Amino acid sequence: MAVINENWVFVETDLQKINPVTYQLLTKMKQISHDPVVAVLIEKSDASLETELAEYGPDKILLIKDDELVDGDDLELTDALNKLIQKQGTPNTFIFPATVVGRSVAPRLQAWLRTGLTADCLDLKFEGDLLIQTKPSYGDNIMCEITIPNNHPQMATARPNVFAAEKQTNSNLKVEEIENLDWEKDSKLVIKSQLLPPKTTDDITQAERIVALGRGDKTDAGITVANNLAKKLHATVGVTRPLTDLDQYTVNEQIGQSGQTVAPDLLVNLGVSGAVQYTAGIANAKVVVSVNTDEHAQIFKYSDYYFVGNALEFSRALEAIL
Ligand SMILES: Cc1cc2nc3c(=O)[nH]c(=O)nc-3n(C[C@H](O)[C@H](O)[C@H](O)COP(=O)(O)OP(=O)(O)OC[C@H]3O[C@@H](n4cnc5c(N)ncnc54)[C@H](O)[C@@H]3O)c2cc1C
Repeated sequence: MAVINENWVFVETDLQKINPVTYQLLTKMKQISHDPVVAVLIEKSDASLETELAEYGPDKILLIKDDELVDGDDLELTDALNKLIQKQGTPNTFIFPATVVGRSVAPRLQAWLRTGLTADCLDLKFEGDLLIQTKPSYGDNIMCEITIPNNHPQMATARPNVFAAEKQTNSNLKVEEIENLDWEKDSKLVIKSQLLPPKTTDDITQAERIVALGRGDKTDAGITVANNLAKKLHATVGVTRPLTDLDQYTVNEQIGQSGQTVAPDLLVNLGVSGAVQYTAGIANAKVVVSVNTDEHAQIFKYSDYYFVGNALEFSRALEAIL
């Protein structure tokens, strides 16, 4: 099938709200793409999410208004996207968020289309029409550039918060409504209702301020004082992987390659060494303050301000003056 000079972004919606990661992917694709960036939006017939989407500057929105597909399962979504490509042509690239939905739909579609997919990219750029997809490899110790030179679409997933979203206007935006996709129903699975998961913790991916605890602050006193400091700073507590051994922390609070990618205005690192698997998750933090007893700690290279010394003493002193 002929390749069309378009770069597509899948719009993830959760209970009829656009997931912010979509805006991040659109912004990135607009920054790097010389061809039109196309958002693929599935919504209810009475919705108008395209108005919000337009604020992030796509060149085109492929709009599928379908009351059933909007609640479709992963197989149904995959089939519908496959049919969409059969109808419209094969885009040069097709980018998905590395979310639960994106991680399920993108590889299924990739298999149908017999193309390539790079999961969990940390960066994307073009060389001509070739998408250069950067992701950590070999135990996350090196960054690899992966390309899919002979197949289309070139597919990739990228994690939330790896790219920053920026609003932009595009007076040339076209909205094209797609009708009669004729996607196949999945008779094996019936979704009866959908609910957002109850929030058991502050969502660290959306936090504006984070106090992050590393192994250097992993004592009862260190954790208590860090939590008090976080309260005073109106911050969410995050951790490095060693802290997830403790009952109170899970992958939801873990920052880094196998945890969450964060983008706070302020990040305070307490006793964090700055391993590449951790720093992969903090690239978009705006102001980074780090405390470590080792004056050569890697984390200082990623920090705007640093203090060589004891994290517990630093936290106590800072908490006292706030
Ligand atoms: C495939 C893979 C995926 C991974 N994913 C992640 C991930 O998502 N997130 C993650 O965090 N890790 C991840 N890791 C683990 C990662 O490699 C590091 O082991 C981890 O980040 C180290 O955590 P840390 O900085 O808390 O501990 P350490 O590396 O042990 O560092 C502790 C630091 O505290 C300092 N220190 C000691 N005492 C004090 C004190 N009293 N006051 C101040 N400073 C002190 C030390 O100088 C040291 O720099 C992953 C590893 C692999 C192989």
